[in-house]
Amino acid sequence: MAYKFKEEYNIEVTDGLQENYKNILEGIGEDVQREGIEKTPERAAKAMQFLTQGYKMDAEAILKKAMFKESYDEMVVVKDIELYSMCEHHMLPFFGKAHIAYIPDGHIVGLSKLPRVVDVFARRLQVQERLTHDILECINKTMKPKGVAVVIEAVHMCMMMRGVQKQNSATTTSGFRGQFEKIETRNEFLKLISSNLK
Ligand SMILES: Nc1nc2c(ncn2[C@@H]2O[C@H](COP(=O)(O)OP(=O)(O)OP(=O)(O)O)[C@@H](O)[C@H]2O)c(=O)[nH]1
Ligand SMILES: [Zn+2]
Repeated sequence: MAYKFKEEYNIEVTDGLQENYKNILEGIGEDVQREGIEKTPERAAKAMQFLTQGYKMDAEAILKKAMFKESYDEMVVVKDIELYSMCEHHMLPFFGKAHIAYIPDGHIVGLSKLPRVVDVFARRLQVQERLTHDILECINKTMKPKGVAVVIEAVHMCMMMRGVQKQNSATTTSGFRGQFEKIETRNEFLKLISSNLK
């Protein structure tokens, strides 16, 4: 399985999606022959493949590629990791920030790998709760740290542009394993990222 995001497209998938996007454009009353729209089915087909390529990626392999033996056993926090995903109910974007912490148990991981793991699970159709859980469990299972914590704050376009039309509500989800299940450790982490939380 791949571990790098690429601007590469499968011709058959592009062809299939393109036909469907053409139908969507016709369905909303667009003229699929007009200049600005002519190439839109192909553009949209490629964009959709890019935004969902996380399905084909292996988050565990990404972490394993850069795990190093180290005796450091204090909390490591990577905060403000921007994320872009799409809700599985409306296929509209939700986006925001992820904050991740772990307490190593013999191994640390290359810092860039944590945002990469976020992207693998974000670049597919998701709900914010499962995205949080996927990231948490992947780190827990692969690194077997003494503890891991994930907080995600996001806004959902399906709640802003349509539906309930609320422009100022944000959703926070979180998950804690191991030492972060202890209130003091959890609070230390939440304090470290609190400048971001509303
Ligand atoms: N829990 C959760 N819900 C989400 C997420 N993204 C979108 N939703 C919600 O999914 C729900 C789908 O509800 P439905 O009643 O089936 O769909 P709908 O008629 O389009 O709902 P409205 O958005 O209320 O108009 C909505 O309440 C959305 O706000 C998410 O990441 N997590
Ligand atoms: Zn939605």
